[in-house]
Amino acid sequence: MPFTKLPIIGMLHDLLLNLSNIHDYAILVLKHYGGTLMFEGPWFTNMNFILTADPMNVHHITTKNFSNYGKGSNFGEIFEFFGGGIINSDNLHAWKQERSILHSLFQRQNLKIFLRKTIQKKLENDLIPFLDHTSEVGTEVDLQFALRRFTFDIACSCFLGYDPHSLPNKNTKLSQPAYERASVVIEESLFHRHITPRFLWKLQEWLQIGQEKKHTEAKEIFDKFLYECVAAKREEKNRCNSTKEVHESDHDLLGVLMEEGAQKGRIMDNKYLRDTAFTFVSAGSGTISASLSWFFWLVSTHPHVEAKILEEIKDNCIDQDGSWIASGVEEFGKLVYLHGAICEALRLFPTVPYDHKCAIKSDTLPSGHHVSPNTMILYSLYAMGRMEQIWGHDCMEFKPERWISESGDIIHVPSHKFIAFNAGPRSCLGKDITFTEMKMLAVAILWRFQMKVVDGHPITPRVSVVLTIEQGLKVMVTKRCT
Ligand code: HEM
Repeated sequence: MPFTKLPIIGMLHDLLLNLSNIHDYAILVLKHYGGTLMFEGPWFTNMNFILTADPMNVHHITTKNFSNYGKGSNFGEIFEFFGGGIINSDNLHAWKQERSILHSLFQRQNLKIFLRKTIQKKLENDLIPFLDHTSEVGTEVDLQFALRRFTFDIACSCFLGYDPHSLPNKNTKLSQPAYERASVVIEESLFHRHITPRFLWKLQEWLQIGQEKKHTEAKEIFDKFLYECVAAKREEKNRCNSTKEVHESDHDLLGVLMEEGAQKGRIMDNKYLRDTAFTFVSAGSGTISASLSWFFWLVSTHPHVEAKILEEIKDNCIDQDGSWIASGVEEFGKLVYLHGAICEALRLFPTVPYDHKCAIKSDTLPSGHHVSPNTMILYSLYAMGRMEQIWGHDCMEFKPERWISESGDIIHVPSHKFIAFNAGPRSCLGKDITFTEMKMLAVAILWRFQMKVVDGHPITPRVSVVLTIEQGLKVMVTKRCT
């Protein structure tokens, strides 16, 4: 399907006409142009970019010629709420330093143990009782909404050291705190800024109207929440230091960063702590809940996959007398089929559906396309997960088996092909955490409950920076007889 190019407005017309279905439309367009094309926006907007789903191009810009591709000046403006957080960092030297600090923190055993304990506790105290209650009252529930609350609570507990308890243990008490709602508005604004010419959203920002007005209000609410968390953590740290008390919450990200700063004589000011904490809460909550929602939808609509996952849980996590073997890293390592099913969900529904890079010097892509300095290259992670050239003729099918070798091990697919977590030096820092959290939830929920999507409930991807299910995941929950 070719783009029509009109005078003055360029190809924007087609893009806007297909906005509601943009991800699948991009697949058709990319197929037509052999995987890569030059998009030309209106002449007055500087909206020209290269769109690609060619894995060799993606390998080139994310890895082989990494130093030539930054975030570009637009990125920092659009994502200004991330402040100096790593996602916004566009100075190679500063980014490398920050990445190495954060990477080493995430490798620490005590942070990993703290994360697993926090998830386990919240599962036992909130999510399982919540689903129990839902099944007892027999009402439908939006599982995506509940999972978003759950992952938000986990992210705040692990990164801010504060549990907002936005997921209650009874679904009749389900509410949405103001700062959680604010985080959704911020996500919407990020998308709005991507598809609106810069001068227009800047004007809206200046006049404080439309989405930009909502954005400013949401920013104030969320900032207040973040700075309160930072202040509370400082107070707690000072109290513990003076009494020499060791607190379990010392293992949350804010606590660890403050400790690290104190040991290395590095100043961790409130702004740095706020920016880093926000980056992790934002990168590590909505993404996981969206992935889990797609995963549960796919599993509930593929009963043979569900049966195999249950069989695997029974063989590896349940004792002969029917009680749980403590499900730790070792048991999870054996859940190969579940791992394949999670990879499949992330392949078909990568929760960050697009990514982009901006060229510093001129270059030529492996596809032969010329890149001038400052050219934006947009790659569709969504289209890459559905390409026959990478995944074969059955690329549209949900088949966990494709991830398992004949000897029963996980097949490694290079990250420029399985792109959900991005590729190269700037790939996602939270990939391991994501798999841990998704596996813990999948095992705990699938073993105890059966989900049935409410008849006629539409399942379509939302057009946003995070690929959620447009109208949520409405399900009926029943307890399994295990
Ligand atoms: C399903 C879950 C997730 C997906 C699909 C995902 C995907 C991604 C992608 C595509 C990027 C590259 C973004 C860019 O180029 O700007 C990224 C970066 C990043 N992710 Fe994730 N992510 C997930 C979960 C997490 C979690 C749980 C955390 C935190 C614990 C996290 C932390 C980060 C950070 C800090 C970066 C920036 C890395 C850098 O710039 O060096 N992500 N993620």
